[in-house]
Amino acid sequence: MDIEKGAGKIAKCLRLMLKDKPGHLSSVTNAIAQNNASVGDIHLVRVGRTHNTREIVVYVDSEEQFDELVEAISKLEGIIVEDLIDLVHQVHEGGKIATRSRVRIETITDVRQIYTPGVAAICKDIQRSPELANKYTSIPNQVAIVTNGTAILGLGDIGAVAGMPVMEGKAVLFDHLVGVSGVPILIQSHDPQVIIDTVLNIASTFGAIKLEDIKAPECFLIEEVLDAQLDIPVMHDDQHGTAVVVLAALLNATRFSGMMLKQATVGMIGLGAAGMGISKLLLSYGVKKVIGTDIDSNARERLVAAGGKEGTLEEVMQRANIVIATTGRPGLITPEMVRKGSVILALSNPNPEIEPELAMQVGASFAADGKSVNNALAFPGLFRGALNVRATRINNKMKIAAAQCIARHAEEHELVPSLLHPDVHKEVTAAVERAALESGVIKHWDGD
Ligand SMILES: NC(=O)C1=CN([C@@H]2O[C@H](COP(=O)(O)OP(=O)(O)OC[C@H]3O[C@@H](n4cnc5c(N)ncnc54)[C@H](O)[C@@H]3O)[C@@H](O)[C@H]2O)C=CC1
Ligand SMILES: CC(=O)C(=O)O
Ligand SMILES: [Mg+2]
Repeated sequence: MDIEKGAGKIAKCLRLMLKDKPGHLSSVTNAIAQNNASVGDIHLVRVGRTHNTREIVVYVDSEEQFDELVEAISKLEGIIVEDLIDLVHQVHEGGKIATRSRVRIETITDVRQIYTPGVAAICKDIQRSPELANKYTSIPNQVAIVTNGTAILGLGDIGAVAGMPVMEGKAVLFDHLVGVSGVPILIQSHDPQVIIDTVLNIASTFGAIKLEDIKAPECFLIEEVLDAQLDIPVMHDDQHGTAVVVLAALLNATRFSGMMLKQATVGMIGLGAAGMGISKLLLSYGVKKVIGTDIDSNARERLVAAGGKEGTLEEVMQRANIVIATTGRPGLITPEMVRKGSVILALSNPNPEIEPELAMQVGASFAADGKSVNNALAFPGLFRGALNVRATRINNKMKIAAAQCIARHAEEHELVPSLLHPDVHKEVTAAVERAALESGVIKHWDGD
């Protein structure tokens, strides 16, 4: 089901008993339309003598709107609301991922091959030639998804365990979109050195390390040290995955509005992990004017050190042609602040600094939020491509190649393609592989 395209953002499900007579289902869909909600999937779950039971998914903007809709439907003649199903909690029951075997076991001979005694021959091969781990184990297809829970989406420091559903979500996307096994690693520490040491000690299990939802400024040091010490790719998704998808969105936004990205004034609101990752990639792409604000003076200094300028929130909103917000503060951008014709990417999740519809109503030329301009468009292909060619790192050339590829897959007047675009992740993978090969960050590549 396509939540992005639904009128509302929240998917809800009602189980209804409807009299088996013409007109009852349409009275329900009418009530949904009258309450400004929209209809998703409809499943017939039970056929009775006088009544049928159907589960109907509806998209709403708020819990209040859903309550009003349920009340309206309960008053309809011939309809009984049997249950309200919470789809989000339902899909999380039991967790979203599991380790599954890639081999079948049918006989005891199979057991003796995959396990002892057969397996010992493989162990000894790898002991003699460690390189063979890439052929005979799952290591080169496994990516650690490492968090300490300090910046889970825009929810703040809620702890690593509370962040696990996000890490599992990233693992599901890895598997579904590019066949990578993502393994969540929860680290119970705020100390960068503990995180560095923990990752260094477990890194040999993985083909790459994806840091996730670790707050600034600790995330910068952690990534820098791990990148220097490990010969596998280490990438903090909130910095670089986000930067790639933002660059893709801006390549399209500026093309549609006849602006030159490199000449535009880009305003950054929030200079944490995401804000700094975006600023650095835009500066290295050639954007000349990046002006940024943050409530933390150290963060503003970081931008200046990287080649940007600092300003107040008001200055950023008045001067920038393009505004990118990554503060975790819903509603921070008020309608009065929006400059006519500007591009607004309000990227905080789960709720943006300004709703895109509102920004457009008050004069933005393009606006998007963090669920459509989302690093999930970038990280699968970045890691898949890097793993495929055994790149030792993910460099700017690979990131820019990924961004250009994502931008090309958007439909006319779309900033970025759908996350479920049938080709985008395959094509990003190929673009990243080419860029890695061209920039020589390959440990060993035998060409097949
Ligand atoms: N759409 C996407 O793909 C992504 C979205 N994000 C979103 O960006 C937000 C920030 O994430 P991170 O950068 O990882 O967190 P972070 O904690 O590293 O950075 C947040 C920054 O915002 C600043 N900030 C907070 N309130 C502010 C205000 N009122 N005005 C100016 N600056 C303010 C903080 O001082 C901090 O520097 C989150 O809501 C997250 O969901 C992050 C990564 C990807
Ligand atoms: C998308 C993402 O990584 C975040 O909001 O933190
Ligand atoms: Mg994140």
